[in-house]
Parts: sequence; structure tokens; C-alpha cells
Amino acid sequence: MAYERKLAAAKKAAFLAARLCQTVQKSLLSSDVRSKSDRTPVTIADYGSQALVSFVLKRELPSESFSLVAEEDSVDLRKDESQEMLKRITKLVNDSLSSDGTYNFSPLSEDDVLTAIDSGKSEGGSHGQHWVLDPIDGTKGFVRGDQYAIALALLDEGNVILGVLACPNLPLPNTGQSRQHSLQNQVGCLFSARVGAGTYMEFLDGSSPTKVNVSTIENPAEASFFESFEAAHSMHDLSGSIAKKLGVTAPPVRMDSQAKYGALARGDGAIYLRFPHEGYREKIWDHAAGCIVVTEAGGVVTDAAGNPLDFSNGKHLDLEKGIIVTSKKLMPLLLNAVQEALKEQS
Ligand SMILES: Nc1ncnc2c1ncn2[C@@H]1O[C@H](COP(=O)(O)OS(=O)(=O)O)[C@@H](OP(=O)(O)O)[C@H]1O
Ligand SMILES: [Mg+2]
Ligand SMILES: [Mg+2]
Ligand SMILES: [Mg+2]
Repeated sequence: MAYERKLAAAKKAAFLAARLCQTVQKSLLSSDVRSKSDRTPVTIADYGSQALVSFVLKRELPSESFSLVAEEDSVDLRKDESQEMLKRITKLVNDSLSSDGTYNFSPLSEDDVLTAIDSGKSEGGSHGQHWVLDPIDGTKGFVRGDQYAIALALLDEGNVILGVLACPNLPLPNTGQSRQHSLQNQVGCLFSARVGAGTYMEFLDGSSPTKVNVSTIENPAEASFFESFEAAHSMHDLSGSIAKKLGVTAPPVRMDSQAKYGALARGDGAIYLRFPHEGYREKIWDHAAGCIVVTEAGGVVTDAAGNPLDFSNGKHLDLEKGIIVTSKKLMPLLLNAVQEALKEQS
């Protein structure tokens, strides 16, 4: 079936990258974290995850032309002071591939790893197919020991046609399946979605995928809503006033990364509000996988004016004000509340 093989490759890549990130998060050293020129953090796991995903996609889909739009590049890693860090990343990638055992490969050199990272330099756009990768979304959450996600999607002619979100710290839902597996209180979920085929969730430690759907609540007062953990990433006062208009009484659920999209896709909460501060331009890798995971689970993702997100314009998303996510049922009410709140704010 269309795109099935590509989805399987994306899942394999995200599984391996999630394992690498889990290993690093357990014993993260301060020397493993650097600050980029935009003053956001990057770690050995961001680089390792990007190199690994690039390696796995090429191995799994050898006969296909390969275009990858990814967050990280190798510029800082090529500097003299980064050579120790590069060695650590190279070892991480080789160890991940060896312990998986699927591939016959000669160990990657440091140059191979730099090349793999730089294969994510594509600009995307409205023609052809492009993989879109955030090797660790929510790096601040990753460093804090909280939520983060490996987010991988595929664009075809500018549309997101499949997506995978690995969320290594997201608790398993308290459902029959987790009880059966005696997995209560455990963490690690992977969401996958293909256009027209629904959204599935499985556990990173192994389980069969089960179909998930967004919340069916009809009264917004009963909804709980997600927003960024970091106040610098989203205006918490604005989302608070929107929630008040909807009669929401539950406190906001603040979570890093696209794990918010995954949690919403399985009905943990009904609304996700994201309003970056003036001047910030959203990147496609921060939303592509999350967007299809939610829409295939029956949700809607738009900007604050109600327009669908447009992934066909290169690395950036050009949108009105912010991003709002909820069920089809609640979207008209949410959109009204958002527009009223924005009018009052201006
Ligand atoms: N100033 C500002 N405003 C809005 N968004 C920003 C900003 N700076 C960074 N980012 C991007 O936010 C990505 C993480 O989003 P989150 O929703 O996880 O944020 S939060 O950590 O929960 O606050 C984060 O993704 P990663 O860099 O992959 O972690 C950034 O791309
Ligand atoms: Mg980043
Ligand atoms: Mg990100
Ligand atoms: Mg990232």
C-alpha cells in the first residue's frame, strides 16, 4: 500500500533514535550540552539522533532519492573545541547500530557522522518528497529530564503524508492494554500516522499498535489544555484568557515538545494552544509529525485565523499569530474564543 514501506522505515529510525536518547538522558553530562548561535541548547543526543535517523532511512530505502530537512547541522561540531564531543557522538551512533544488530556495517568514522548530520540540509518545498526531522524536539525538556520527542515526517508535494513521534518519557495510558502488560507507571510511546489510515500508538518497549482517537468531549468546560512548558516559547497569559472564555477550569498541562500532539491524539487532553512571542518564526520540523498524528486521530490543527498549516514553503511555517489544536467538534468554539482573546489583547 502507498507509503507503507516508508512508514515502516520511519518507525525503525525513530525507535533506534529513541533508544539512543534514552541512553544519553540517563547519564547526561554538562559537557554533553552546548548552546547554539540562537542561544537554544543542543546535545550529543540531538546530533546522534539526527545521524542515526539519516543512516537508517538510507539503509531501509536504498533505491529512493533522499532529501532531508532537519534541525541540526555540523558547523559547530567541526570546530577544534568540539572534537571530544564528536568522538562521543560517533561512539553513540556506532553503539546504537551494533546493539540493534540489524545492519551489516563497518563502524562509521567521525567524517561519516558529520556527513550523515549534514544530509539534513535540504530546504523542503512544494515539489517532490522531503523527510522532515527534529532529532530531539524539546531539547530543554530532554536536558531537564522531562518530555521530549523524536519527530519524523514525510512531505509529498508540500503535504505531510506520514509522521512518527517517539516520546520516550510519555507515560503509557491507563488502559486495558497497559494493565494487561503490567506496564502501569511505565513510560515510552511511539505514535505513527499515514494519510487516510489513522493514527496508532505502541509502547517503545514493545506492544502491538492500537488505534487512537482524539477526545470526544463536547463541552469545552470539561476540556483540559496543553501548552509549552517554557513561558518563553508560548504566551501563557493569552492561553489562560482563552481557556477562561471557554469555561475551562482544569489547570494547563505544561509539557515540552510534540509529545503534546501525541497526548492530544490519544485523548489525554482536548486542546493545545501555542502562541509564540512576537517575531518568532515556527519551523516545519516542530509541527509536521505532530500535525498528522493529530489529524489522522480525528483532530484539527490550524493557525489562530483558522487556516491549515502550510508545510510547502521551505523550512518555515508562515502563519497568523499561533497554532491551535483540538477536535473537529470543539474547533469552532475554540476559534471564536481565540479570536476574541486576540482582539482584546491588541
Ligand atoms: N522563542 C521561541 N518561541 C517559540 N518556540 C521556540 C522558541 N525558541 C525555540 N523554540 C522552539 O520550541 C521548540 C520546543 O517547543 P516546546 O513546545 O517543546 O517548548 S517547550 O519546551 O515546551 O516550552 C524547540 O524545539 P527544539 O529546539 O527541537 O527543542 C524550538 O524549536
Ligand atoms: Mg533545538
Ligand atoms: Mg523542536
Ligand atoms: Mg530539536
